[in-house]
Amino acid sequence: MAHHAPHAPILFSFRNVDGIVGGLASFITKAQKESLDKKGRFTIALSGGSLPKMLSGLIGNPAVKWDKWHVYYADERVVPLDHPDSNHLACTNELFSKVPIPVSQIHTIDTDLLNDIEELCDAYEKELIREFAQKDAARFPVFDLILLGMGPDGHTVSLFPGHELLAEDDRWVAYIEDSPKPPAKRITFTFPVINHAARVAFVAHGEEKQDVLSEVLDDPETGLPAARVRPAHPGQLYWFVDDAAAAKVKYPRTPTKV
Ligand SMILES: O=C(O)[C@H](O)[C@@H](O)[C@H](O)[C@H](O)COP(=O)(O)O
Repeated sequence: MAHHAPHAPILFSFRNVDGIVGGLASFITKAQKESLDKKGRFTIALSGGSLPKMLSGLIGNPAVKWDKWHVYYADERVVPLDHPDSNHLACTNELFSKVPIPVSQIHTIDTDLLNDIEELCDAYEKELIREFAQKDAARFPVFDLILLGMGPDGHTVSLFPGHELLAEDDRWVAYIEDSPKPPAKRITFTFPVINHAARVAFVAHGEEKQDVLSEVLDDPETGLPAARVRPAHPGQLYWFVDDAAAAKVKYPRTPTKV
């Protein structure tokens, strides 16, 4: 299926985290504009870790049409929304409390279902089906943008090295009860969802990502979860990293504007 071959990833490396924040803000703004011009809404999926903090360059930016944003979580911990482990809490603290996204357009897990992870996972999948299924008869949803982080072990969302969920090719949202990193219970987008997005952007910084970043970009065939993120044509994968994380990477950088 050569015509479905993914585009090569685009690697942007910035001098420091401020550079990432600025570059990411212009990238997201442009992605949003393209989506709004095409269909009047912008569907974005966020994750946890340090990612929510990296979105600060969007705050107060008049180009961002917050009322057109429809926000989902690429992964979420199965905890109350005000729990310190909640990705929603992190996103609220760093972004949603500072910008006017209508609450009804921020799609959280249903915390009435915290005691039944299977139901909670199904319910979240249904939220995605409501957003996407009627509009295009696509087998998998096409997010305008999915933003991801990567752990030092090469995991992304809650897809961990060697875990059976790496092979999930049917569900849109899956649950995991044995995450090697606490908390153990999470829900996560599956690879088919990630790899059908129009754009996927990883954000990674710091020295502790040097080895894993070079493995993912220079030796993707080792199959780390982050290396399995390869959006199908016409989707495109981007990496926003700092020079510290990229220090061992041989893969070519795309020049960034200064
Ligand atoms: O428990 C987890 O699974 C982590 O929170 C993880 O998802 C995180 O996003 C990455 O480890 C990258 O995190 P940083 O961007 O903060 O390094």
